[in-house]
Amino acid sequence: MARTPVSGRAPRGATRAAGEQDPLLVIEGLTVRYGRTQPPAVNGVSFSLRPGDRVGLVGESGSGKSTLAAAVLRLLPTSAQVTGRVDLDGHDLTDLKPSELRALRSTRMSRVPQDPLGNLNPVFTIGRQLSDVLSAHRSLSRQERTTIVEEALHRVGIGDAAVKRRNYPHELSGGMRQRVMIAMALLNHPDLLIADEPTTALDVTVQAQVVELLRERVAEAGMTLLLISHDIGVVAELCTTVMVMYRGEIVEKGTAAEVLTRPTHPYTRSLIAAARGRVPGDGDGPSEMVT
Ligand SMILES: Nc1ncnc2c1ncn2[C@@H]1O[C@H](COP(=O)(O)OP(=O)(O)OP(=O)(O)O)[C@@H](O)[C@H]1O
Repeated sequence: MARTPVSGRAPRGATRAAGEQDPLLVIEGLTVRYGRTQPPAVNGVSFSLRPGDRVGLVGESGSGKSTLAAAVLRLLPTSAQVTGRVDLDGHDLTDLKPSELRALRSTRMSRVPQDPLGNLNPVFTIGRQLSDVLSAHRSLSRQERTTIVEEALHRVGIGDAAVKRRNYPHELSGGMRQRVMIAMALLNHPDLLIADEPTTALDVTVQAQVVELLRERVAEAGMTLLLISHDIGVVAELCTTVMVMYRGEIVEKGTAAEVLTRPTHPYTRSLIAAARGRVPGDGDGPSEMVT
């Protein structure tokens, strides 16, 4: 894939190559501000994802990755000021009513959060919570829901699902809880999965298992993946395309192989050097960044 210009809007009316699919997600000129006096957390970002794309969004802490994800999912605090467009399959998400948005969540787009414990309800069993996600979108009998929940747990590597579904979140390990979140995110077969630092809170040994699970499930379902991570290794495992975010802007985009082996932006070079555990050399450092 040719390197894409990273700031500004995608060219309109660009000729589409034969057989190329319509984009699933189109983001145009997205800007998010948390306060009038602060610089925008996301600043005029434009990109699109086609069905089946697996894109990793990397960047240092505070670069705006989670804000971008929350803007797509419409999970920003009401105080955030949002301009620009976020279209999912032709629906402008910034314009939807809460009921329309609820209908899209889980069935069209879904998320795997960083912190499963904070996203599960401590007073309900995991089976009940998975079942509730099903019944919010589909009319199923209790038995049908139980069967689907047990299959979903089984598919994310939770054995003995008939017993485990009766567990409360605190009775599971961190890795198990993240498996439950993945099962929940995939339950209604969304087209777009947004995973925001899905392995950051896990032990290193468990991280590899969860990355492998995500890789398998995303490939099996042919889903579009937007993976947010500060971990370039995780992105390289799961994604074909990498976008690099710096101070609210996408400063570099290309295939994972290109960006990781021949980064062009000084910030990307320093990010890769940091991931390799060395101090960036001359020409890599933030002091030379062009923003
Ligand atoms: N709810 C909020 N209210 C005010 N400012 C916020 C809020 N959430 C994020 N910010 C600010 O927006 C900027 C971008 O934050 P964001 O969390 O999107 O970055 P990030 O790249 O995801 O960082 P991290 O990897 O640490 O999660 C930061 O300056 C942050 O302080």
